Amino acid sequence: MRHILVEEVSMTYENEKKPALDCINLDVAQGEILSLVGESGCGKTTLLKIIGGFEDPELGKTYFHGKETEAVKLKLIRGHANVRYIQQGLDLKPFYDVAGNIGEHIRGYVPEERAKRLTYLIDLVGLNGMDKKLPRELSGGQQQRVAIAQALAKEPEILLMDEPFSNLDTPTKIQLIADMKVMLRKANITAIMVTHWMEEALRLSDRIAVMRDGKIIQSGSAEELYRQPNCPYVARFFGNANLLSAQDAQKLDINDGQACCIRFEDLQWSQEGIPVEVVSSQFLGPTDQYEIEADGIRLRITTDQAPTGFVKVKHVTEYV
Ligand SMILES: Nc1ncnc2c1ncn2[C@@H]1O[C@H](COP(=O)(O)OP(=O)(O)OP(=O)(O)O)[C@@H](O)[C@H]1O
Repeated sequence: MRHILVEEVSMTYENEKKPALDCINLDVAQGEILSLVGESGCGKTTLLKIIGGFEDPELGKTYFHGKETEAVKLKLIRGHANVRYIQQGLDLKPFYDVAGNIGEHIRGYVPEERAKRLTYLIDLVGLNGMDKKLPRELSGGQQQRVAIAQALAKEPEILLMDEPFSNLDTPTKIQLIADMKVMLRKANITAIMVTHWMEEALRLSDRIAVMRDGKIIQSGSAEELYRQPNCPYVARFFGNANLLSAQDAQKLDINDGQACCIRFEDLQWSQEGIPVEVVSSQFLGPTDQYEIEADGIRLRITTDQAPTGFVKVKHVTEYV
């Protein structure tokens, strides 16, 4: 069932010429986890703020369960009920400890249940033993975990997250994303996350919407976007893309001379094929990554094989 609908939403900030959002259409199903990705300034946060009821669109409407949401300008308090928003920049109370900061968001429980829920949330975000610490005694990543626990404390119907994992080290981030996914599923929470990090989007979300210049230019499952990007901008977001112009493709005799993308793992060392020179190499654990040059064109290849001086293209990703 459709939970959130964004219909033809446009918005230009005061004194700005260019719209921050330009006719956005988006729907998110009940319990779906959607990631918004795109280069800095493309409008991700603005869209999240409009969905969360912190900004009004200039044009267009938003709906929850088919009901139009109330305009921000008509409300005393910004933000829609049942929507929690984890913002960039944290909003922790400096004189409350971790337990206090999280606990004040747990409402509607009898004291015993409340204490249990507090312990559960502290445990969930990996802050055991830190419940008596004040925000200034925590690292940036630990503060971020408090903010996540606060947002989950109220069991929201919709969770909006703006770069929620940005201050965390990779192992903590991966663990928290896995826990978060289980929790969102269990509570059937509909979630939208803004992120710059594609791996975060891949790990957490069911669907990814790619934004550029205030528009959603493609949305789909991670696999759809990976296998069938509609342009180089989308292909590039996964990081491992050799983007070939039509001129490059003609030079290397690839894809009938049409512009395309070749994923790093879709190039293979071979005994014959395109002659290349290795420019540099990096150890990546299970594979190595080589920067190579073929007829003046720089490419990258990730492989566990040793270089041979020639590469073969295993698969070409065409733009749909
Ligand atoms: N309060 C504001 N007043 C004027 N312009 C704004 C304001 N907030 C954002 N903008 C502009 O609107 C556009 C979209 O901004 P937004 O913050 O939504 O982008 P974003 O994709 O979330 O960026 P980032 O990834 O850097 O956080 C940008 O050009 C930005 O400069």
